[in-house]
Amino acid sequence: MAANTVRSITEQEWGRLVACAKGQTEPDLVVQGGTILNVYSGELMEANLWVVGNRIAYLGPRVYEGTQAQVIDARGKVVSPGYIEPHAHPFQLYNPMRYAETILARGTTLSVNDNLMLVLGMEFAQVGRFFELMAQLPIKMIWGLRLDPQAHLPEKKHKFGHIPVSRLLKNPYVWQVGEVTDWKSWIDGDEEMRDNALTARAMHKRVEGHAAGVSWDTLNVLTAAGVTADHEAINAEEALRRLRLGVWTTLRHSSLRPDFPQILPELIPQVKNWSRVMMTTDGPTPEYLQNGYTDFLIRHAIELGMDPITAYQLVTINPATYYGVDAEIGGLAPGRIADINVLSNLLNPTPELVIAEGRIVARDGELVEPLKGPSWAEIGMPPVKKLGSPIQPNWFDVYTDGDTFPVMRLSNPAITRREEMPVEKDASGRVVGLVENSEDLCYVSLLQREAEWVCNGVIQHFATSLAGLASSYTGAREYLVLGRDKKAMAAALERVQEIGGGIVIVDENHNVIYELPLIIGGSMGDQTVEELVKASRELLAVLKELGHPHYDPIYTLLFLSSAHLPEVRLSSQGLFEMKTKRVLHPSRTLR
Ligand SMILES: Nc1ncnc2[nH]cnc12
Repeated sequence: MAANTVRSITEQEWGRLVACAKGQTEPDLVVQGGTILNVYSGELMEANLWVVGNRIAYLGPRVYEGTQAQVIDARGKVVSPGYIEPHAHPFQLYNPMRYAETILARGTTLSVNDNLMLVLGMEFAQVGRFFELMAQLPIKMIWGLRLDPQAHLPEKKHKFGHIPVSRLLKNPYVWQVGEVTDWKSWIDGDEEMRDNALTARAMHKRVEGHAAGVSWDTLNVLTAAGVTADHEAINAEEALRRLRLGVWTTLRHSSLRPDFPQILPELIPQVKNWSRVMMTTDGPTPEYLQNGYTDFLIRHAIELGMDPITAYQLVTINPATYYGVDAEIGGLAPGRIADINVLSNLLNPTPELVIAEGRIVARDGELVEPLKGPSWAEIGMPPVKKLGSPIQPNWFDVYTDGDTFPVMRLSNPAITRREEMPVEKDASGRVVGLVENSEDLCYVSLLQREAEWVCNGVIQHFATSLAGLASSYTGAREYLVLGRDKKAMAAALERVQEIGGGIVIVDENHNVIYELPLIIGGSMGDQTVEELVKASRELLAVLKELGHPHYDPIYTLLFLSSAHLPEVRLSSQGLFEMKTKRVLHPSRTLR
């Protein structure tokens, strides 16, 4: 069975490579006079690099004196391997192409990506085709396959079944399964999850965990079940627990969880072996990307006291070794793919020059030419469609049989707590006055894209004076609609459909006060990351005006229907309690 590979090599390429290594033929490109960051030996060494095609042929003192090669004068510079992001979610408003161009310009030459939004939005044959098309880019876009929809959506579970996953696992650009967010179902015997994880393992692929807050004993079970890496440690103790149990430990500093200051100062003096540690940005929202990407992680880790060479190893040779491809990438040595960053000095990891696959792709943070990727029309994630009939404000009504209702209290951008609130109802069982008589409650509904069902709830601490917000950007890939005024909620959703998908906020007169089109399946934008930085800042500013108390509303919109987080979530079945896996309040059929 096929293990992970990066790029295949033909006989002819091999012949050119070996001839150049022997000094018999000319290289295509030379990086001369620089200080090589040798991630294998952990040293800085004066040496030259010769590149033929997309691979390094020679590392050493040999000085190039020919005339044909492109020579990069690296005197006074540090030359490092391209950076590797081992765990990415390339769809936080941006799409995987925009993500790729942004991070490549900052020296990340390989990213291992989540496929969740793609699987939810496409047929599985299209997903494989998309992986093939993305593989044509100079940045290597590699994929992990989810084993569950990360939401309580039984009607979508087949997309994560054994047939699609085992077929996609044969794709050479798929290196792992996971992150396994519904690990409880896996260890409790979900057969498809078990079979998929075992198939991945038999193919020498990795199984990534998502073991947020788990105890030593539960981590034992997950490790026994086959988890090979995890990025959910939020303090030094949790990181050490993973290391001690043989789990590769990916340290995270993301927009939602900027954890390095909590983890690193305590962890650094305690770790004696860094060879099984990696670092991740974990799918940051657009603003984060302004400060860099993996280069920012290296810089921040060094600022917090990590040895600089170790910081680079954590994002180069370590992830390459973890994924079993260290003979191909992760360091500067003969035979390796020529993914090379030229840095002004070791303490400045943002490259002056990025070489990917043996060619210069970026200078001073800008790509030398745009990446030529697939068009979204070709891939087939069309904009959202308008419903055949008008949106009804009463779709957002909340009905109950009981005297209390499980309100979702938003305690930070991602976590909700269950708050049973007493309610009054009219003769039909419709809750009346609960939202209207309270300052900080909003209606919240998850509406199926064809309006076949709706899950109605009430949320606290989202906003105090929001009339209506609608978003086609949700973890469930349905519509999320929030607000205190049901007619305004319907108007916001109407507008989302008019613009082909996105996020819209309207005021009490139904005037649009914020609008962000996301036309790729309604889940991702085709805008540049810079445009999305502006748009996401504006979203936060508009919501703050409306009394939103938190700092990352993009993640809130994404996660309100994601069942991997405490405590209550919206789902196709109804309000779902993560811990007990119980539906607290059922959804309604609309047609
Ligand atoms: N579990 C997750 N799913 C989607 N996007 C994410 N970003 C960070 N964690 C994520």
